[in-house]
This record gives sequence, C-alpha cells and structure tokens, in this order.
Amino acid sequence: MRVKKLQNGSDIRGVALDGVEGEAITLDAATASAIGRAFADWLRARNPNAKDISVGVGRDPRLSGETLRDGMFAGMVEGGARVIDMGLATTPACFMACVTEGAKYDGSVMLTASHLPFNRNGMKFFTSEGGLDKPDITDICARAAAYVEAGVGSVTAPSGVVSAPFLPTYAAQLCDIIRKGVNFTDNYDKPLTGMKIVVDAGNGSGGFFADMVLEALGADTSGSQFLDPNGNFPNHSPNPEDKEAMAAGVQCVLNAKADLGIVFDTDVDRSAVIDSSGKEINRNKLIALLSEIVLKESPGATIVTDSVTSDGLHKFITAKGGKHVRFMRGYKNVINKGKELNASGVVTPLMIETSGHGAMKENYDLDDGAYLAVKIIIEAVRRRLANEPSIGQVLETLEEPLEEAEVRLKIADPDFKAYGLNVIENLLAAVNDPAHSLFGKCKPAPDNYEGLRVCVDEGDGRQGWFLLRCSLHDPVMVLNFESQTQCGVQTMAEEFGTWILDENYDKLDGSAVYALYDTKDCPM
Ligand SMILES: O=P(O)(O)OC[C@H]1O[C@H](O)[C@H](O)[C@@H](O)[C@@H]1O
Repeated sequence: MRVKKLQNGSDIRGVALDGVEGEAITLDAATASAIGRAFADWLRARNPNAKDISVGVGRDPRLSGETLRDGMFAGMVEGGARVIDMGLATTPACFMACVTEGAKYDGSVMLTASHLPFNRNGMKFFTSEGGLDKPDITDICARAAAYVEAGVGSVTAPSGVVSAPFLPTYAAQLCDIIRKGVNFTDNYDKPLTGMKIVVDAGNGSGGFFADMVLEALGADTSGSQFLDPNGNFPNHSPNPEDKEAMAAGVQCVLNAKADLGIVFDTDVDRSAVIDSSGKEINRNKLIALLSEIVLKESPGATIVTDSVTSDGLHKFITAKGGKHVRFMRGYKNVINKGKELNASGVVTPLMIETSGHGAMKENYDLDDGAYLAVKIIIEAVRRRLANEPSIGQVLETLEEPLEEAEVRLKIADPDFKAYGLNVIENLLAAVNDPAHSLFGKCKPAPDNYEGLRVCVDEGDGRQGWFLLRCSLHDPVMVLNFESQTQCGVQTMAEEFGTWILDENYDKLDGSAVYALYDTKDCPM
C-alpha cells in the first residue's frame, strides 16, 4: 500500500472495498493502523509534556468504516494513545469533540469519503485548532509509510475502547444556538413549533438533525427522507451539488408541503436548502443567502468564496454593501484565506465554496453544513415572525446565468501541473493579444487567484465568462463556463476548442469541450 498516495489535499482518501472493476483496495485496516499510530505520534510530538493523549474516532455509515476504525484504534493504542469510539458522527462534530467540555480530546479523526461512491473511504483529522492542513497530512503519511514499510501494525481492535457517542452532545449545542438565535418567540424551549422542516440526509450521517435538533425544538419533520444511515447509499448520492440529490430534496419539500428542506452531504460538512416553493438554494444561491444574513450582522464585511462563483453573486454581495474575494477552489484554501484576512483585521465572517463547504468565523472557522442550516433556520423564523419576504424571495435580486457548464480535460503527462500551467500561460497570451481573432471581445478577469478567468462580452451589455484552471488533485484541467446568451456556452466552447486544436496540445484531451459544441443542442 502506498500511503503517501492516499493524501488528497488536507484529507486522506482511498479505495477501501472491493466491488468496482479496476479499483483495487488502497486503504485497508493495516494502513489505517499505521496512520492511526502516526497520528498518535504526531499528537505526542505536538504535546511532548502531555501525560495522556486522547483521540476520538467517528465515522460515516460506509461499509468499510468499522474495519478501518478497528485498525486505527489498534495503531493508536500501540502509539500510546487513549482512544474513544464516537460511533456514527459528522465531520464537524468530530472537531467539536476537541473543544467541548467533557470530551476535549487532543485529536479526532472522522472516517469518511464525503459523497464519493460506496467503495471509497478516507480520514479527516482535527485538533482543537481545527482541521489539519496539507503539510500536517504529509507528515502523518510519511510517518505511516515508515510503519507500513517496517511491517508493524496490528489490525485487531484493542480491548477496553471507550464508547462515547458525541452526536447527542453536538445536537444539543445546535439546539442551544437556535434557541438563542430565535429567542424573540415566546416559546424558548421549542421555538420551531408550527414549522415544518424536512431533511434529506441521503442515508449519510445527517439523519440525526431531524430528530435530535428539529423535532427537539418542536418542528414537524414528517416527510423527511433517507435519514437511515446506509453505506450503500441506495437512494441518491449524498451531495448537495448533485442535481439528482437536489431534485429528490425538492420533491420531498413539495410532497410534505414543508416550509423548508435541508439536504446534507454524507458527513454533514456541506448542506443546501430548499424553500417552501421548491426553489433549490445551493451553490451560488446558498452563498448569496448566507451573505445576506452575515452582511446584516456585519455591514460592509468581506466574504471569501472559491473561484467558480458567478458574476451575479459578485454583484449581489457588492449591492448589499459587502466585499467579495473570489479566491481559489478547495475548501481549505477558502477557509485559510478567510482566517488570514481576519487575522489582518479585515472583517470576514463567511468563507464558502460553491460545493457547500461553508465556514463562519463565529463558529471556529469550521465548515459545518449543520451550522449553516441552523443560521438559515434562524433567519427563516425571524422573517416569518416579522412578516418579511421568505428566504427564497431574498434571492430574487440574484442574477442567474442563462447557461452554465463544467468540463474536465484529462492531461496525459506525468508532470501534469506544469503542463496545465503552461496551457494557462498561453491562453493568457492569446487573450491579451489584440491581433488574436479567436476570442474576440474578451479580457482577463481582475483578481485571478488560480487559473485564468476570462470575461467575454456577449453583446447588448451581457457578459459571460469562462475559467480554466488545474484541478487541485487530479491530472485534469477544469473548464467552467457561464453565459447570459442563448447558446453562449456553445460559442465560447467552440472558440476554446478551436484554440486548443490550433495549439496542438497533444497531451490535453479536449473531447469533453468538443462535445459541448459538437451537438447542436443548446441551451445548456
Ligand atoms: O480541483 P477539483 O478537482 O475540481 O477539486 C476541487 C475539490 O476538491 C475536493 O473535493 C475538495 O474537498 C473541494 O473543496 C474542492 O472544491
């Protein structure tokens, strides 16, 4: 097993189960044991004087979860740690266990591969300072690789592991936040009485939110769906970016005639909501809604997002008096940028990716889908009682693109990063070259933090854009388009496709972009 290859940015990801052709297991109990021991060592190196190192381990419902957990426990105990089994958990709850009285573990691990298919699994690591960063994971993987090489590491769960489920404590914390947030109702204990809120947890870890939070606060959650944890994810991918998942959530809200619907990803670090009319509030719309909420609390504040957010979102935030920093893709990049701005005195209450990973300064800079849902619920109740327009109506001023598309172009070069950066550099030269006829009326967008975002004048005051960047992890280039014109994406794709053909990029597979214009069907 090549442990170092399992690093995926600030997480660990691998194939943990057989069953998918061509996907051999890369993350087994022995590897988990080595990683567990490495994490215990890493924590000990961080706290050399600590008498005792405690580590909590939680997991999502993946079928490989218990085997990997047992391996981790074995390695951690061999590494001298005291281990606590938190059982079914969410990623943000695992962090909260490091800062909550009564737990306050030195470290925690969440076994999850987010929304990826059933055969994958992975790990996210926390201390009281938040999620570990890329260099920390590199360090842990290097330590683990040495244990794997030396052939040490038991995979049998040690005896005496304490079981201490943390979700009830975490849910009680969320209930308290809602109670304090809506304390203008005369029913402090059950402030959601009279509200119907449904949850679609996609059979991930998020089902607890329906009974332990919403029902505990008096809401009617009947009609909620896929609350039971099931590692086969038999209904839809638990992923608020996924069209099928959102369509299922919309149907759930409409069938139940609910005031609000909430869709979680598997490990609940991401979410989206649906208003009572069935309007999907994910991606740019979710960011807009949360911006509206935080800009009321902190007028003039800065909001950090990833790079693929829409022009409409930028206008929305600035029209509300906020400042928008359109940073890079990658939730850790977005969160770290927000932390950096806050540290330098720039008020930045919200850092959020279009994927639904959203963190707030007031909540430990932690990307927590349940916390975002809590903020939106508080706002929905406030608006209802104040007879203000509903949360869906807030988004009426958010301009939405007429068409949008994302394609991924494979790079067949071992040095794919350098290859991709070179393509981007050449694209910039072509866009800046007035003699270049290819892109006609276009110019680089200001503030490109990654790749190249190109603004395209589509005539009659309309503006589209496309963004070419290197994937954070894969040997691919990612190309996003947004257009305000019918067939505008097709036009931009054709110009881009022609350009890469002219440039003879023999290691860049353009088929996904050609497919956007080979078909005469549009709009997207
Ligand atoms: O660069 P890409 O391949 O599109 O991947 C980007 C994505 O990678 C991971 O999934 C991270 O969790 C996301 O935060 C990030 O947006």
